[in-house]
Amino acid sequence: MIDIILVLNAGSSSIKFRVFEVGAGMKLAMRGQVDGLYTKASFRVVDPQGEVTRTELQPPDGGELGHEGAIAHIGDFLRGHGEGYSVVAVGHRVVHGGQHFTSAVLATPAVVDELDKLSPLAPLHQPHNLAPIRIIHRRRPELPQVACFDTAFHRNQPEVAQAYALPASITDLGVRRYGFHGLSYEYIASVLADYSPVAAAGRTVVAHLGNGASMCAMVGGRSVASTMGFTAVDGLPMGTRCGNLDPGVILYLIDALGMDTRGVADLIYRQSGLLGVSGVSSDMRELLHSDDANARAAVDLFVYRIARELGSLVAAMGGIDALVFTAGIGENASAVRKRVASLVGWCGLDLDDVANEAGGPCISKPGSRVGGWVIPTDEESMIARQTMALMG
Ligand SMILES: Nc1ncnc2c1ncn2[C@@H]1O[C@H](COP(=O)(O)OP(=O)(O)O)[C@@H](O)[C@H]1O
Ligand SMILES: CC(=O)OP(=O)(O)O
Ligand SMILES: [Mg+2]
Repeated sequence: MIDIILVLNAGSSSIKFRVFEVGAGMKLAMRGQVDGLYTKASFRVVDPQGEVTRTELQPPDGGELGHEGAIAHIGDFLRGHGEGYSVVAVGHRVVHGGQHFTSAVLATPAVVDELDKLSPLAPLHQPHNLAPIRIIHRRRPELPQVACFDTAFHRNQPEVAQAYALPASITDLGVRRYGFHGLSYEYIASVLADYSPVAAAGRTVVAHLGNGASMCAMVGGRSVASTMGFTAVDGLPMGTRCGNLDPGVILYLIDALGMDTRGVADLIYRQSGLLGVSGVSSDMRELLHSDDANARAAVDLFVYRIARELGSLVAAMGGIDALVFTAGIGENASAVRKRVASLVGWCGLDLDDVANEAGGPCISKPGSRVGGWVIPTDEESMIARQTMALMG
């Protein structure tokens, strides 16, 4: 039997998994993902022979597969392909660690109950991060499971970067900016020097543009500011999330339109962002291929807001040496990168169009004052590393 660590990463539109062989180093044995959970679901797996299998997973009723359907599919797949493997630990991405979880922890049932209290702060993620932990607890109570947090990387930001201008009595309850996508940012920080020693040592903005999207300002590889706040609905517009919103809008929705909290939550988490503005799709691929005017407006707003937030993060760092694009959109959508670069040229980024079309990794011209990069993120490797470190 080969000892393996299983890694699960439930995002808002995808669930990714990896199987790592433990032993001399961490050998990747298998990886796969279900994506398009709420659009067009498909399963993709790369097996030990390096073969790629792709299956459409649309339910027969034409509805959405959702997280539960995806987890069931991955569970069935792993049971069917796991002979010869002995799972020794499972590492999970858990989006919200709140005030008290500042690094990876053993996810005991008591810890999971504690983390579940944060579910209202990350409704698109936390319940789906915790459900598989509980299922595995029931089946294999002795199996160590590790929770790795999206918030942990940001917890050492300067106090001013974490604070809201609220009374101390509220701040003390933990109402502060947490920032998310920390596993992605920590991974990028860990490989940045391989691409650019200047970016690794200097002032770098990393734009994690996926179905969830945020940006992080890093100085010397440490997070100093991020666009997401108390929850992952803040900052940039996303697939279905609105991003920054005047809190007065929420009061208006409740007082003038008579919406309740459930309706408001549904609006800001599930009906807004690219989907809400376009009325077409939450999926950037579809929007880029559409000639619908509203689809164009959604992409325009996405790009504009990235540029605005970049200005804010550059101010937080007092300058910028490099801009890194990552995640589904950041890694794949050269058109989005080009449009962002054209809006932020003022900061000294001179885009190399040919390199950008080719996907990088370096996408800035040789003489550019600010380096431009495309670096594939790898949250699952980060989860595996943190799980191994905790397991000793
Ligand atoms: N080739 C591509 N061109 C444009 N957008 C892409 C491409 N591939 C993936 N995307 C977009 O990436 C997003 C999903 O990003 P991903 O990081 O996988 O999501 P999640 O946040 O669920 O982890 C979707 O909006 C998808 O349309
Ligand atoms: C925190 C977050 O938004 O994650 P994802 O991009 O995976 O939805
Ligand atoms: Mg993601």
